[in-house]
This record gives sequence, structure tokens and C-alpha cells, in this order.
Amino acid sequence: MADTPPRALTIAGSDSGGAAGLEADLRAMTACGVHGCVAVTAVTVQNSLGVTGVHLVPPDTVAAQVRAVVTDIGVGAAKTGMLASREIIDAVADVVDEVGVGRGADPDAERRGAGPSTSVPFVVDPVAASMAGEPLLAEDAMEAIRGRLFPRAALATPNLDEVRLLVGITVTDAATAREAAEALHALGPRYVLVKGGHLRGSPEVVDLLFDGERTWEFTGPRIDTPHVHGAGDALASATCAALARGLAMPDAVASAERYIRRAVAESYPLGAGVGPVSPLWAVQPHR
Ligand SMILES: Nc1ncnc2c1ncn2[C@@H]1O[C@H](COP(=O)(O)OP(=O)(O)OP(=O)(O)O)[C@@H](O)[C@H]1O
Ligand SMILES: Cc1ncc(CO)c(N)n1
Repeated sequence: MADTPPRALTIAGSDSGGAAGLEADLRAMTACGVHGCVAVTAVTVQNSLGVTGVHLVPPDTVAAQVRAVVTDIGVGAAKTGMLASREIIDAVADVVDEVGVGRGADPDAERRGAGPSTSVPFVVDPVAASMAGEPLLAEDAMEAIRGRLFPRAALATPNLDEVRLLVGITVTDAATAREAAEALHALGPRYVLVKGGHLRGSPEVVDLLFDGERTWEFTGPRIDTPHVHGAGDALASATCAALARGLAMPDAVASAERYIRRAVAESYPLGAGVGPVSPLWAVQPHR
């Protein structure tokens, strides 16, 4: 028998194609050495071509899953993916307060010598749409992510489309990325990661981490693949896994960045559309 590994929780929707959503989250957590638990928010009918159906889980059932996991199994960190509706976001905000998940990875606590975290770090990935542009969040719900989840977040991880929806800034270069990071940080997360994957014209991918004072730039060559389905989910989940293993935020993001770059490099075609980033290099086939 092995020791119990660190645990992490994803609060997210299911992708039947097994590329994005909670399926991507669990794979990334496993590949990063962490036992992943789930609170399912929605079932999507999805493949490599897009999303053709969505069935929401009742908000009470989402909250009950979070409660069941945290009170019995215990988690070192949690993250959100597709939250679908304002009602589910409200239920998640209430239940994370109830069970003691939220913020965490507090730089001020570190400076005070109070340890790296005052509670279970909460990573909020403000998922708004699928890769093909189908909505994964009700139109009135981004306000609830901003108002109810960002103040509880240790880290927010918007892509550039989500940045535009959240703070109305179009990121085109380093200066506008910094401007966006400041506007997002003012909404409450301890750290913000502005992801540059969507700046498709650029030969480099730059993700910018900001804590209100310091910035960390994670830069790498843009890998030549169309198969980046689930990249954002995998990055947030790898960060959540690293936080569950006890890393401080900048180190957790750095470790997730190393992971996602390898996963993008190992992405593969699937179906007739967009394939997933892959963690398969990190697991041993059973012999
Ligand atoms: N072609 C690429 N080469 C290298 N890194 C990439 C590439 N595309 C995306 N990434 C990395 O993948 C992560 C996700 O980035 P992106 O900005 O695409 O987020 P996202 O839109 O939330 O992802 P998705 O919707 O595909 O799940 C970032 O760390 C980004 O730097
Ligand atoms: C269920 C689900 N969550 C998140 C995304 C975004 O990657 C997706 N396409 N599907």
C-alpha cells in the first residue's frame, strides 16, 4: 500500500470528447502527482468539432459534491473550470466559504512569517466559451465570477478573450498585458495569470503572472500545432496540483508552465477537428 498522495478538487464541466473540462483536469492532476476529486457542474455533449449540448447539474448538487469531498477526503487546493450559470457560481461561492476553501497562497502572510498559506488556495479559471466559441457560461454570469469568485481567488487565469470580457482591455503586447493584469488584480485575486496563447500572430507565447507589485513572465516559443484543446484547463489544474503539493504560487505556476509546454508539444490529432494537449508522456503504459 502506498501513502495517500496530495489531493486537489476541480469544480468543472465534463467534456465527452475527453480533451477539455474535468477530464483534462483529472489527467493533469494525475500527471502532476496529485489525486484529483471532482464537483461536476455540467455535462457537455462535445467532441473535437465543438459543443452541441449542455445539461446543467443543480446548484445544490454541485455544492454537495464540494462539501462531500472537502469534509472527508480533504484537499490542498481547488480550482474552477466551466461553471455555466450564476446560480452555480453563487452556490460555489457559498460552499467554499463554508468548508474553508478560498484565497490562500497569501504573499502578505508569507512576509509576516505566518506560513505560505492561510487557507486552501483557490484557482479561478473564468471559462466563458469553448475553443469553437460556443458559450459555456450564461451571459449574466461573468459578473458573478468577477464579484463573487475573484475576491476568493489565490489565482485567476483568464485567456485574452476572457480578459476582454472581464476588464474590457484588448491585450496586444507587453504593455497592454501589464495594464490588464493590474485591472484584474484590482478585482481581488492575490495573483493573476494573463495567458497569451490566443495572440496567434506572435512567434512566442508569453504568460504574465502579477501579484500587485511583482511580475513574472513565462515565455516560450509558440509550438506549431493546432491541437491545443484543453490547454487552459490543464495549465490551471497543473498549477492547482502544485499548490496542493505545497509549492508557493510563483513556483507552482512555473512548474505548471513547464508541464503545459511539454503537453502542447506532445498534443495529438483526435477526430476531425481540434485534438488535445497530452499528458501521456508523463504516465507509464501498463505492461
Ligand atoms: N501553440 C502554443 N505553444 C506553446 N504554448 C501554448 C500554445 N498554445 C497555448 N499555449 C499555452 O497553453 C496555456 C493555455 O493558453 P491559452 O491562452 O490558449 O488558454 P485557454 O484559451 O484558456 O486554453 P483552451 O481554451 O485551449 O483550454 C498557456 O500557458 C499558453 O501559454
Ligand atoms: C466542459 C468544458 N470545460 C472547459 C472547456 C474549455 O476548454 C471546454 N471546452 N469544455
